[in-house]
Amino acid sequence: MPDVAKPKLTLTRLLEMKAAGEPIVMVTAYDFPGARAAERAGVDAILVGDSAAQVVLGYESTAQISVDELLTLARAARRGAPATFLVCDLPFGSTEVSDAQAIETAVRFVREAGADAVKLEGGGPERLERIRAIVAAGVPVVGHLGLTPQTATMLGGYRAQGRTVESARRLVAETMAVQDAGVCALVIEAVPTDVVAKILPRVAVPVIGIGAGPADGQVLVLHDLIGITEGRTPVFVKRFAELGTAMADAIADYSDEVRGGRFPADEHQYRSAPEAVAAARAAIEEGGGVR
Ligand SMILES: Nc1nc(=O)c2c([nH]1)NC[C@@H]1CN(c3ccc(C(=O)N[C@@H](CCC(=O)O)C(=O)O)cc3)CN21
Ligand SMILES: CC(C)C(=O)C(=O)O
Ligand SMILES: [Mg+2]
Repeated sequence: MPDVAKPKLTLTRLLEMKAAGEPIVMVTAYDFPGARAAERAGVDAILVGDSAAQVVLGYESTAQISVDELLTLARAARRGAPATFLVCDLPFGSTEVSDAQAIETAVRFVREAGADAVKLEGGGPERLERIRAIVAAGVPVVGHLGLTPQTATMLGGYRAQGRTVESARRLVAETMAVQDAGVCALVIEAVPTDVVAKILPRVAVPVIGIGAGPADGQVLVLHDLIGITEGRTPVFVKRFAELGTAMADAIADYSDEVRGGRFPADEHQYRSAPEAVAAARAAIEEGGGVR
């Protein structure tokens, strides 16, 4: 398993990987151990996604997480993965008001969490203005099209996109538009593979897919791939482990051992010098333990 010694991804390298057909591996992480595991596994990039709202904080929607909440998680992820390209989602409401607000938020993720890039959902006219503003301020922006969870209500819920003529046309137009606006990479979420395949050769920047077929790279939510997510997960999720079950089993075993008097065992207990034990007994006999 690779550990350190892997050079951090650069924007130039990102383009080279696309040109060479080398798949870009991205995974989400939201804390120190998760990011450390991702860095040790040698992923190309980590995304501190606002999916943390649901998989870490238990909110109903990704739109509910605040900048301060995501920043705390991003800082922990950065401490766990100091040498990996780190992308942070810009939470809903933290870029909508003005270009100035969007720049301030993006700069906070860079300065306070050490983000290498930020990710912004959508490709409408106002989104393009924000992308240009943030890039002009010197912060690389990753675009995000297709299913954009922050505004999923407008899309009719968490549903795949690009499945109708109108939706496929819009996706192509928005892809070209965010590229023109200056994104360094693009996440496309929940779009039929054949529609994405038509777009791939037309974009210069790497397309990182999630539920979008074999694109220039893939991103997956960590909790989904390690099998911690409860209930139904999207069709594009593959569970590479069942850590949710492993976690529940471990806690159940611990409970059983406490209740059965098997934990703590000898090796989990401190032993003191015999003189200290004798001194404690003497002190108690002298009434030292009673006040
Ligand atoms: N744990 C987790 N993993 C994710 O990948 C993820 C989240 N949460 N939360 C935010 C979004 C929502 N995601 C989703 C959710 C469902 C579909 C999906 O395939 N929906 C069905 C329709 C379901 C319905 O109509 O209720 C579809 O066929 O489009 C896609 C992406 C992806 N994102
Ligand atoms: C699923 C990815 C693309 C994301 O935006 C997130 O995890 O928040
Ligand atoms: Mg997100």
